[in-house]
Amino acid sequence: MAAEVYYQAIGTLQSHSYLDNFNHHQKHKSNLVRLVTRDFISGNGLSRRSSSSVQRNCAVIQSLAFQTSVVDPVLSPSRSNAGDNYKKSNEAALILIRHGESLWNEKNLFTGCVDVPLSKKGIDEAIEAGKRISSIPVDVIFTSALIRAQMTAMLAMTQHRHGKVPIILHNESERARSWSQVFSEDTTKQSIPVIAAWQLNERMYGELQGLNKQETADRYGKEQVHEWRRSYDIPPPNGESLEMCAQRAVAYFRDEIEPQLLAGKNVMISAHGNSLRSIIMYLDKLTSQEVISLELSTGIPMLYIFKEGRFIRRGSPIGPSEAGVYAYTRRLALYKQKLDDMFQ
Ligand SMILES: O=C(O)[C@H](O)COP(=O)(O)O
Repeated sequence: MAAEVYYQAIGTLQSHSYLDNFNHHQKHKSNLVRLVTRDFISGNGLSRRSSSSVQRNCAVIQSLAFQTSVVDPVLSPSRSNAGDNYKKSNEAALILIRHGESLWNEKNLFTGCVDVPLSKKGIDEAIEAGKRISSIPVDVIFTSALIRAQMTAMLAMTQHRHGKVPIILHNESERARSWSQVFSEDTTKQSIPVIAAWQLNERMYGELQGLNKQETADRYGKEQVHEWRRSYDIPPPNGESLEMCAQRAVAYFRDEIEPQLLAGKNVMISAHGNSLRSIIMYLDKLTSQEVISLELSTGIPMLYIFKEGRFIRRGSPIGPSEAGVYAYTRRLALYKQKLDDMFQ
């Protein structure tokens, strides 16, 4: 299947994303996205089954779109002119950010899945990170289910120049979904959906959670603790190895995040040292040996460009106006220019 046909099919499916809040439609749509993606990857062209399925389902989605007067915040990407031009290229920005320092990072404790907030320094780091990415487009945000990643995403977004409001989607029950709906299309356009997923959580650190890292090294030996912390397939006692963490985090990335990028949406992921290490391992095709030395600092955003099915590592935007970051693609430069013009 030609890339163009693929992008068109995915784009059509994704453009009705406000129906995602209705469980059955979302499931339907995810299945279609998977079907079309499989055809694309196999290189055999859009199969008859996918093609008629896409057409039939687009018609159904279209008619539902007209029937409903309710506007949901999981919306199609921002509809500003700058955003529209940017997205037509089928190029998308992917920002990865490890949360700012937490109160347990400050105390040097193993944290894992314990839900601990940011420290004062972590709050400053998140705000600083937001300044660094304030001119890079963001249409949808994924965070883990843990407060330190959510605080980081929210604080970073307070600095974004587009001035949109990040809104956490509540899909935990039908009532939560229905009670958190937004009924104004204009307001919705001014918001960014934030999707929280447990699959992006920090690795479960097992019996090390709550222990001091230095004291643990003194007790079990530096090498043993380094193996627990950095090896690919050796889990800490009763916890997850990086490999186990990758099984859920990378699967989520492929199933839920990649389709958004393929549809041209710019994505930010706010997550954790190890869930992000596993995703970077996938993006950069690192071996299990290479990933051992991959260290992520708290609160430093990393930028990738997704183009024609490839992830191109752009590095980390160093300052709020670092020229090199925007020079990398014409589209990013264009987006920044539009913001500059708007806020002159
Ligand atoms: O969970 C933790 O303790 C940290 O967030 C990550 O810890 P690590 O650097 O030991 O993997």
